[in-house]
Amino acid sequence: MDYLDVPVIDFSNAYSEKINERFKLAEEIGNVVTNIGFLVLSNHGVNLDVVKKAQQQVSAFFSLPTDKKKEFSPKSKSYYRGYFGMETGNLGATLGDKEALPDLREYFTLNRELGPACDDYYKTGLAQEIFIPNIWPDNTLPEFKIALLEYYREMEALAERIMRMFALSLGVDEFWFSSKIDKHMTNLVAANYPEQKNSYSPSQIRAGSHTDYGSLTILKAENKPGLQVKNKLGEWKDVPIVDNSFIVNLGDLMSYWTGGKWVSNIHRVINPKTKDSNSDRQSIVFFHQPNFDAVIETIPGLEKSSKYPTTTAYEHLMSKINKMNKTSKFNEIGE
Ligand SMILES: O=C(O)CCC(=O)C(=O)O
Ligand SMILES: [Fe+2]
Repeated sequence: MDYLDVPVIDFSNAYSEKINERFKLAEEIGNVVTNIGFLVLSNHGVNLDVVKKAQQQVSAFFSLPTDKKKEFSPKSKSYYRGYFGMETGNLGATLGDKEALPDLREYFTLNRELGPACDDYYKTGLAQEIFIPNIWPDNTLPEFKIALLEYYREMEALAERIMRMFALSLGVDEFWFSSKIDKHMTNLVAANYPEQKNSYSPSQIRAGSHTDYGSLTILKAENKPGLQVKNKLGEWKDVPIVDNSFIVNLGDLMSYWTGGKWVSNIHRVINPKTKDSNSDRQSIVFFHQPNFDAVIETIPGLEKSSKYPTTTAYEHLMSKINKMNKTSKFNEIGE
């Protein structure tokens, strides 16, 4: 089937004990991601209470005065945690668009929380740079950390399940990806797109056209419009808004792993059509990333003529993050 719109996929069979039911679902998902790279997941098995609590905390955080939020910004540019203000990022620049303007959004990011008794893997030089402590607004919002970490754990489990479906669809062992994602370095980003009181140039939007960088992205957005994906005819399509669902899309690494067979598709968040006070929009995005040292090369048997160069998950992530953060507002953060 030729998907020109983003379909809703019932994920319940991912939890089936019958391999043929899992296979059938995997095949359907494979077909969708070959065509459009995006799907809306229903019956995903995630505890909706956890989602609601995380959304409430995110909303409370972004309601704080800007000066208060800035207290949770990193002190150094290389410390990728905590709060980043409006227009600090430029997603359009990550695809090399030199004209792209910074994104009309602010965000808060966190990564895995490592306990004190973690294994030696995390004690090497690079791991020490990656797995730095999160920044938490504990005194201001004592429930924030708990709610976001619970949400993070739900997303880890869902991402693992989706990766299993991906493996089945690609004809490799269901757990083929496990050794590549078991020490993942996923950033969770809570984003806020405030109500737009000013008019902006049509080319400055909430999130510029980009592809995601990791293995897959799980997005929980408010039920408000704005997210669009480019289909293979080059048309911008609104991603459907479906209650209690998640939006899932591939990142670049899934495309590299499949030799370009699967698409890490271009998407953006456009500005609201009205300036009413309900036009702000929040989303919580789980950018699933493999282990930092996972070598990303085409899975044997899937090579096409256009082979991607071998990279590592960390190398690709950093090249994208550096492009995204080349903005004057990001530069204001200390050295
Ligand atoms: O907030 C959204 O709906 C999507 C944002 C997005 O695409 C991203 O942060 O990569
Ligand atoms: Fe994205």
